[in-house]
Amino acid sequence: MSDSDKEDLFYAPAKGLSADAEALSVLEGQYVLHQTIGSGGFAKVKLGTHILTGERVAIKIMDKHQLGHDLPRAYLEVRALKVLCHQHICKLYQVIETTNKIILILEYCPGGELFDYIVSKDRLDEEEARFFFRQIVAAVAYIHSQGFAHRDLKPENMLLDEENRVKLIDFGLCAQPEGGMNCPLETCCGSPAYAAPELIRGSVYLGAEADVWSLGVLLYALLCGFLPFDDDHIPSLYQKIQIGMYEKPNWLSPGAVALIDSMLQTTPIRRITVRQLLHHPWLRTNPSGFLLGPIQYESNYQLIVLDEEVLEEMSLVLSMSPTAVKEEILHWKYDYVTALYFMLMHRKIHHRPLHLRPHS
Ligand SMILES: O=C(Nc1ccc2c(c1)CNCC2)c1ccc(F)cc1
Repeated sequence: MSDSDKEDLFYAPAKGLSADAEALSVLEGQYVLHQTIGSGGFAKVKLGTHILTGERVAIKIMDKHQLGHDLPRAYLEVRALKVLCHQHICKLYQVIETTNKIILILEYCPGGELFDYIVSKDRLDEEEARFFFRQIVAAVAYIHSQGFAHRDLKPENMLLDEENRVKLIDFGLCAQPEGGMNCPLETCCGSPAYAAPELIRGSVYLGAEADVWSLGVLLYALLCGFLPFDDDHIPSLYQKIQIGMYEKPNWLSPGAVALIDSMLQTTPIRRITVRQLLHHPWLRTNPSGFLLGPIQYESNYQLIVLDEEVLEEMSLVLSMSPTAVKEEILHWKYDYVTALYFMLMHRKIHHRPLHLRPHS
């Protein structure tokens, strides 16, 4: 890692340098940092390698001072990612916090953004769009079942792993209403082109219903390669969203149009729900026209019963008894022990060998 990167990563005013130097040492002791693979509003994402396992990771670095009044979003994302463990949600492995930085060690998604994939193919055919959209609906149904609404669903926030599986990221705008998912929200947030009419109107709205609208915009973008509502002039864009009229290109099948129409209903109560999406015929049709099963949205992760093979490997590497390792893991501190467990699980899920060199 170049000095400028080091500088960039941990430049801090005179005070607090030691705290950031400490973060650097924790990071550098466990991870090798490589090039920047993404930079959002208030975060920089670097490719990293976990030294112990050789696994690649995404290292999301947020500067607390640059975050300013957005700092709560970072804590909200951490809280959400600790609860949301799902095969279609980018996995949080470890959290490192210092005086000036919040650093998240996340699952690396080598396929990059779904957005770039659509652009590279101009638009997707129905079969491929269905392949991705079924996974996205599963992820959103799971998030809602855990009491969260994402509120910023768009192809830029959907990454692809090495098997082209979708991984949802960026829970900085998600909401977990105190009173549950039937409790109205007020904050207007997310990206304008994907925002539901009730959200941009400033009315109180239900997070789940607003997420379904965004899914409708997303499916349209997958199948068409452009947005249903678009305008460089934001007030005109909002007008178009409120009216809810959009082009229906001739390549869209009647089934796809019907599904998109059911999601892009400007009146929230007339909009299809995520539960109904799980059973929707267009999403259950396979290439030869047979009916697939309803979309399974439950998580494949087991957080109570730990994987014995991974436990075994960790007790060797950490020179601890399997019982002591199990005890340590079940605290889910999102420290290097949590990271090691999830990274070895990731290896196992992708059928790669677990063995590691003895702990040096
Ligand atoms: O893996 C990530 N991004 C990523 C990975 C690979 C590539 C890109 C981004 C973009 N260029 C193509 C290759 C990633 C993972 C988690 C996250 F919060 C943010 C980004």
